[in-house]
Amino acid sequence: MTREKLGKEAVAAALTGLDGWALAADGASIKRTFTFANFSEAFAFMTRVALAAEKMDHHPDWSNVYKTVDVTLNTHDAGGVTALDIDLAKKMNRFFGS
Ligand SMILES: C[C@H](O)[C@H](O)[C@H]1CNC2=NC(N)=NC(=O)C2=N1
Repeated sequence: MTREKLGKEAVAAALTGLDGWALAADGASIKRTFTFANFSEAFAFMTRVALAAEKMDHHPDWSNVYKTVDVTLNTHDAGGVTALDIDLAKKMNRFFGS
C-alpha cells in the first residue's frame, strides 16, 4: 500500500503539511532545498537521513554543495510520489527542525 502512487490531489494535500516541499517540474516527485550554517551541519543532516532512509529501504535523490542539500523524492517502481516519500520528507523536516 505504501508504494501505491498517490494521485495529484493527495500529493497536493500532503504538501500543505510539509514545510518547504513542492512538486517537482516532472510532476512525479517532490523536492526541497535545505540550507545549513556550514558544511558540517549539512553533512550531519545527510548522515541522519541516510540511516533513516536505509531503515525504510527508501532513498533520496540528492546533492550537496557546501552548506546546501537539494533533495528530490519519488518512488521509482511506482513512477510517482507515494506515502513513503511523504514519510521520508516528514523525517527530513523533523531532523532539520521545520
Ligand atoms: C529493492 C528495493 O526495495 C528498491 O530498489 C527500493 C530501494 N530504494 C528506493 N528508493 C526510492 N526513492 N524509490 C524506490 O523505488 C526505491 N526502491
